[in-house]
Amino acid sequence: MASAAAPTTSSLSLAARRAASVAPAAAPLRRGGLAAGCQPARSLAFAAADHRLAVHVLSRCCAASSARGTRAIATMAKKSVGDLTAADLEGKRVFVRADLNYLISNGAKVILSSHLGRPKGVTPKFSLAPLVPRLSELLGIEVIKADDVIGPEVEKLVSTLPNCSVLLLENVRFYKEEEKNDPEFAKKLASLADLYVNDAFGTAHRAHASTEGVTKFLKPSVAGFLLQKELDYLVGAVSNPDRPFAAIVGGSKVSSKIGVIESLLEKCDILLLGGGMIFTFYKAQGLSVGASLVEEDKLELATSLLAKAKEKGVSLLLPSDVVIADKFAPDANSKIVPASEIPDGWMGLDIGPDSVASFSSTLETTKTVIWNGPMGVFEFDKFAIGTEAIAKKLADLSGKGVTTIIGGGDSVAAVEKVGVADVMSHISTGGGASLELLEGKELPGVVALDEAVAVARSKL
Ligand SMILES: Nc1ncnc2c1ncn2[C@@H]1O[C@H](COP(=O)(O)OP(=O)(O)OP(=O)(O)O)[C@@H](O)[C@H]1O
Ligand SMILES: O=C(O)[C@H](O)COP(=O)(O)O
Repeated sequence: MASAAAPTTSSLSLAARRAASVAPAAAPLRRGGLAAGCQPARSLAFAAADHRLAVHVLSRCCAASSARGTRAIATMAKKSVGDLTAADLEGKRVFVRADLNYLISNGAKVILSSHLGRPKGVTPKFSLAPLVPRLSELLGIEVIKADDVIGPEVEKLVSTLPNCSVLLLENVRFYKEEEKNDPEFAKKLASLADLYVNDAFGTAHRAHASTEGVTKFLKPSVAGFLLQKELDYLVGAVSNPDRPFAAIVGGSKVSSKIGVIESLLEKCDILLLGGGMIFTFYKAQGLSVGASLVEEDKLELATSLLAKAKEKGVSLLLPSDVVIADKFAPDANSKIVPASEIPDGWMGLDIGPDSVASFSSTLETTKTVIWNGPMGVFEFDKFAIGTEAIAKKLADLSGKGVTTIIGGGDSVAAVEKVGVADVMSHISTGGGASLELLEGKELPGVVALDEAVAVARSKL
């Protein structure tokens, strides 16, 4: 075993200062660059000397940590839109909250209210107006568009709506009161309708006026079909899986996945780790990791997670080989080395072929698999091979009856890139929301909905 090399330490704040001049060239990524409003206040130490790698990870870190909270275990049995009969619905004004961020790129379903982006006030480029033609085409009816979210004009449009019609409100985040969950604003939104359907899973981790506030004023408040499916898989199938149950966790940093790993260690039989976080585990085991991403302050945590896996009888596999690069760039020179032989100055950006083979044969033994986080820097083709191979393996297993769940964000992007999204059992439409569910947290947009048990009782 190679001895641990002293890391070349650079701080995130230094990296961020340097990023100002290199960010565009350094980040040809799906959501690259620093997220607006993300201040490089933390100074976690990296082994990575390459500032482009540091910028890349900082941008991921800001995105991942924006929605963290300390909430308890999710509850599941929510009254569903399917519990509502024609008698409940005919002629009723139904306030539907959807998440168009996902729908926009994947072809929309019916929506009355949604947000798009993170506008500060009325911002024309975030208007929902461009959705109307496509939405009308998909629904086979002419969708009516309101230029506002609340107010007399909207009320007038609502009052003249015939049965079986759709009115699309303007971007609900044009009002700052939305994200503040302002009760007066929620009341005004609710006054437009008779009942509420929440189908915005991607926003269910936000306690906003249109996701949580309105439920105080609208009865019933129920889960849409998409939201229900997300809960069925990300909570139901994960809590009560067909075994063996494997979890694959990747992504950039162990710190952003601690909750997910700890929660999954309670439930799974096999845990496969990939992505940038593996180097913190290697280093914790005394291996040299060169210029790879390492969270120095998480070495003890990595050791304790390994111990916890052992204690729980979970078979935890780290990649045996890695693809290393001489810089964080799509055209970097690369080579495949055993995990224990990463030279100084080189950084691991993907799992290697031996790891793909051993992960694949392990996955062959499973009946349920959940995947969260890519195996490497899949945004660069050269380092996407491990991620794509795992995506293909899961597609193959889906065909053999294994339940395959893809937990949102970049893993979904990777599966879509490979073109196998359709064959997976479940592809989550939420990044932050799916992560929080997998961490075992309650989502405020879900908690606020009526309990299914009340329906069952009322039907007796
Ligand atoms: N070896 C590595 N070094 C540095 N970054 C890596 C490495 N492997 C993967 N990444 C990066 O990790 C990022 C994804 O991590 P993240 O934890 O955000 O995944 P996710 O949970 O699927 O996505 P999201 O946060 O959007 O839900 C990708 O941008 C990828 O480039
Ligand atoms: O894109 C998403 O993850 C959802 O639409 C939630 O968006 P938000 O992070 O801006 O609340």
